[in-house]
Amino acid sequence: MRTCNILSIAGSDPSGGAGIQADLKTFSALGGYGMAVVTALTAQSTAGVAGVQEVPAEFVGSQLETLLNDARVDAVKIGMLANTGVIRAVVKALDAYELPCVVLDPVMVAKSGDRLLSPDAIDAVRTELVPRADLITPNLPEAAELLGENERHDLSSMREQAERLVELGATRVLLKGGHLSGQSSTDLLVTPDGLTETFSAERIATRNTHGTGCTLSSAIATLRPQRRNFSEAVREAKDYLTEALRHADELDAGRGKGPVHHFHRLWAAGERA
Ligand SMILES: Nc1ncnc2c1ncn2[C@@H]1O[C@H](COP(=O)(O)OP(=O)(O)OP(=O)(O)O)[C@@H](O)[C@H]1O
Ligand SMILES: Cc1ncc(COP(=O)(O)O)c(N)n1
Repeated sequence: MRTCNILSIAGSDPSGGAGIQADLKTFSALGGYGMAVVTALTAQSTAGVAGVQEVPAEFVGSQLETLLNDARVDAVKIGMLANTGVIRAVVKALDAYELPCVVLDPVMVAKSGDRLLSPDAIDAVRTELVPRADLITPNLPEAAELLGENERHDLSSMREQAERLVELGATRVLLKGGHLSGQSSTDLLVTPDGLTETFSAERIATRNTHGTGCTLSSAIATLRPQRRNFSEAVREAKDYLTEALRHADELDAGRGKGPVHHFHRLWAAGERA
């Protein structure tokens, strides 16, 4: 099978834990060829975000146009978009190039609490991006924000919120339960035909969870073209992420919430610990 080209449209995280750096590591680890269009530079470490320099929307558009006039893309992962102008540039490219397999991680706030999306851009995410994605992967606060509702922390309310996100126009929703408590970390996949699938994994006891959402959405984007359906891709992506979390404490990338470990040499060799 030919290697799939996976495009990340996201912000840069110099600490390597989240954003395009995490996305590119994930693409490679899972057998994809990674490409990246940068939407924003962050000054960031495991301790948090010290500053954000947004890339002008026209230049995001220019990066996309230059790349997409040349390269075939098999799947797209969208992460930090910063503002409405950048969202519109991305929407224009999604439509013009009819990009396949769009996985949208609607990044709003970093684990450190710093904002990565301007509050006035949430409406554009909801109305312009969500309906264009094949899968959206909100965490609990992002789902609540998109719906204009309170955050819910139990599985049955999560299911209801995921269903309302489908009513909002999302083709599929993977509502992530990383912010729940308990022994397992459970995500729900809801599709337009009303089917709900539960993906549960052991909750790893670590403070090093920086970039879990970026890693999961990138793994799904990489695996979907290589698998029969989203369900298979999500299952394997979650396994990959759980292994990356299991090995996170082996890294020494800073003193705050550290990154997950893209353990790709062993993973690629099929030698999971
Ligand atoms: N401690 C943990 N152990 C196992 N899985 C976890 C843990 N924390 C999060 N996850 C899983 O990581 C994925 C991302 O979930 P989470 O809800 O943390 O997303 P997120 O908040 O968007 O992540 P990010 O902070 O990177 O944006 C989900 O599959 C979730 O179940
Ligand atoms: C550039 C960029 N994109 C996404 C995240 C979210 O990741 P996290 O919530 O783990 O901080 C981040 N911190 N930085």
